[in-house]
Amino acid sequence: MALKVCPGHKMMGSCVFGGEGWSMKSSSSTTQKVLVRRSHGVGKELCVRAAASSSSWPASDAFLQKVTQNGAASGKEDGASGSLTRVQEKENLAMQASGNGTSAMEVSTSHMVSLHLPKPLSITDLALPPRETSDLRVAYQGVPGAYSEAAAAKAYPRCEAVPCEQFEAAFSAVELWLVDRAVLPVENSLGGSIHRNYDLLLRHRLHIVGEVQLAVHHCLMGMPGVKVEELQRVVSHPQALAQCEQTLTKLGVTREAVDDTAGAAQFIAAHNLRDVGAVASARAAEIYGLEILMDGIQDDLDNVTRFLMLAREPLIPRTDRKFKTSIVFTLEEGPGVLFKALSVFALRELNLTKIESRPQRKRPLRVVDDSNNGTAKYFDYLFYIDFEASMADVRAQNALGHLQEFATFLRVLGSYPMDVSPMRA
Ligand SMILES: O=C(O)C(=O)C[C@]1(C(=O)O)C=C[C@@H](O)C=C1
Repeated sequence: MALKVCPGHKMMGSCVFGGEGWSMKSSSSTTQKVLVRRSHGVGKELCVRAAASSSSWPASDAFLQKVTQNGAASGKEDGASGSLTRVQEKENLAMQASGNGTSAMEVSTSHMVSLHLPKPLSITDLALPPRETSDLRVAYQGVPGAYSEAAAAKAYPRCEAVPCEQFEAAFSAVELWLVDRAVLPVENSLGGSIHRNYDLLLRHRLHIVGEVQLAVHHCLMGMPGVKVEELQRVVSHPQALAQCEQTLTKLGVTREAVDDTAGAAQFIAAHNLRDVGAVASARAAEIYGLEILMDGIQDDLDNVTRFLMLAREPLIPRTDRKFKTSIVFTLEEGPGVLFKALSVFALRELNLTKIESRPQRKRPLRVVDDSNNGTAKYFDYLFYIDFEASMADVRAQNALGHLQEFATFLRVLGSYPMDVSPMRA
């Protein structure tokens, strides 16, 4: 199962891990709910609340405490379990400070205090080598076999890829320290931009720390022994369906959108659906035991999806390799304002690699009163721009300084190395 965001709780993640995990239990004698650690087996549940929202939790949720432990005893400092300990330390302090901690006292405060206080750093901790990418936990949307999983492996070859049900869950998993990075698709050469992720980039406070481009090679697959002519329906991610528009139209099948390509393959296999096909990767066919009926069915052989890597901290920008910088800004209404905004890059010979505009969801319309011509209502936009330079480059700094003179809002989403590796699936 994948990470998912629990409805109704801001900044809350509930997830199930394949490895070690936590599960929630209710004590029969009291109303206490506790998180208990389980070390092996399937279906381990983990509920985490961010310290920021602890004061507004429902009373029963305030009982949530981790009482078995301690975190160090599990031997795992990094990754989900170590991070959980940190989140809950904050949580405990916040609860005690806000007076919500009364119920937590029922879970033996003295025991908790000794277990939740951070361990002071020693000289040996400081001598530890820097973390290797093999330690990294990387969230992606979908299930194993999804293209996003392949993008995570391309970005961080020895990482542990963590499946998430929604994009939102991948963002939250990084924010809550359950994982170290998220990898998200932002645009495809056939289907265009994945708007949802542009909106989420703005809503969350994560930083873009890298990009990868992945050649996306789609297969049509079905249950073993099924023939293409027997398919009535084809299910897949909407982007994948759009990328195979021509083939699917020729087949004359009904299309149905699901959350991810590999999830479509998994669904067919789980329900033994013999009249349904999936558009997904060859790896998904292998994982879920489906047969490839058609190979390379995307409309264009050079079908490429660009993914971004997100982290809690920004990268320190450098100038010794090719960098890109992504920004988002808003402008006043008026003739030529976008032209003026773009000129700050042109004047400094900065190459733009992407421009995207998105409506401002919170304030979609701008009302302009002109006494001569009446009242006009304009759509208000956010502009997302990528340009080829590092924020360590003085031209980039000057361009953004210049843009800031007339932009009504400006945020740097990240300055990161460009993907210059050869394309591979
Ligand atoms: O469904 C998947 O396998 C994904 O990784 C998502 C996704 C997307 O959102 O664009 C990624 C790459 C392909 O373009 C098709 C689908």
